[in-house]
Amino acid sequence: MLAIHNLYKQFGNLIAVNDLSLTVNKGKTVVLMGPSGCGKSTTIRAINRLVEPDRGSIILNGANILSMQPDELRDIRKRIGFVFQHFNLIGRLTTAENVMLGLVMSGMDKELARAKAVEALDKVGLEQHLGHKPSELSGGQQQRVGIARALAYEPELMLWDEPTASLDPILVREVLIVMEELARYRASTMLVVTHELPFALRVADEIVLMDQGSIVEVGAPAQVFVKPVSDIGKKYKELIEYQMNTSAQSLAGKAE
Ligand SMILES: Nc1ncnc2c1ncn2[C@@H]1O[C@H](COP(=O)(O)OP(=O)(O)OP(=O)(O)O)[C@@H](O)[C@H]1O
Repeated sequence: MLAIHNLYKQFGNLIAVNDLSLTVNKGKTVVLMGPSGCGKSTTIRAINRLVEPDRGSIILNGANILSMQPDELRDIRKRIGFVFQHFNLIGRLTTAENVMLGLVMSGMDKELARAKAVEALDKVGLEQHLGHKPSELSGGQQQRVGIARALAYEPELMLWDEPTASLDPILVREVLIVMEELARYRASTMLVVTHELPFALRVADEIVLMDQGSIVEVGAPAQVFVKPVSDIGKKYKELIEYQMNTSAQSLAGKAE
C-alpha cells in the first residue's frame, strides 16, 4: 500500500505540489489526471525520488521513502517499476538486452536476468522480437519494451508517467491494451498519469483530479465523470460527452 501525506514541492516561487495526500491500495489502479502543469509528474516522480520534495512523507508498505538513505533507496527503486513518456532504450542493444541490463547491473546472474527479460517481454506480447534492435520496432513496441523493463523486476508498485504521450495516436491503443491487461489480470498496484480518458474510464478503480498542485476530486470514474463536483471534473465530463458525440455509432450515421 502506498500512502502519500502532505507532499509539498516548490520550484523557485512556483508551488508545484501543495500539501497533497493520496492513498493507493494494494492491487488497485489509480489514475491521476488534471491540466498541464498541475503537478502530476512532480507527484509521481517524488515517489521514487526523481524529484526531491520539500516536505511530506511517502510510505510504501510501512517505510518512508523520503527518509531513506541511498542504499535503502536503491533497494526500494527495484520494487517500484517506472514507465516514462520517453522510453530511452539503448539503440545498440537488442530488446532482450535492454530489458536485462538493469537486472544485470544490479548484480543478477546473466542467465536468470535473461529468463526474467524473456518472461517480461512475453507479458507485453514481444516474445517474437527478443533479438530486434529498437530501430526495428514501432514506437508502440518500443514503449512495450519500456514496460517489460519495469516488469522484469516484478515490482510491487508500477508508476506510469504519461506512457502514451509521445506516441502516434494509432500506436497508443496497443500500449493501453497492455496496461489494461496488467491492471486487470496481474494484480499490480498502479498509479498512472495519463490524459487518456477511455483508459481512465475503463480501467481506473479510482480517479484523482488535480489542479494547481492540489487534489480537487477523488472517486470512481462513474462518480467523477458523471456527477463531478469540481470545475476540472465538470470539464472532463463535457469532454467525454463531446467525444461520445463522435463515437463510432454517430460516424456510422454520417456514412449512410
Ligand atoms: N525541474 C523543474 N524546475 C522548475 N519548474 C518545474 C520543474 N518541474 C516542473 N516544474 C513546474 O512545476 C509545475 C508542475 O509541473 P508537472 O510537470 O508536475 O505538471 P504536470 O501536471 O505533470 O504537467 P504535464 O501534464 O504538462 O506533464 C509546472 O508549472 C512546471 O513548469
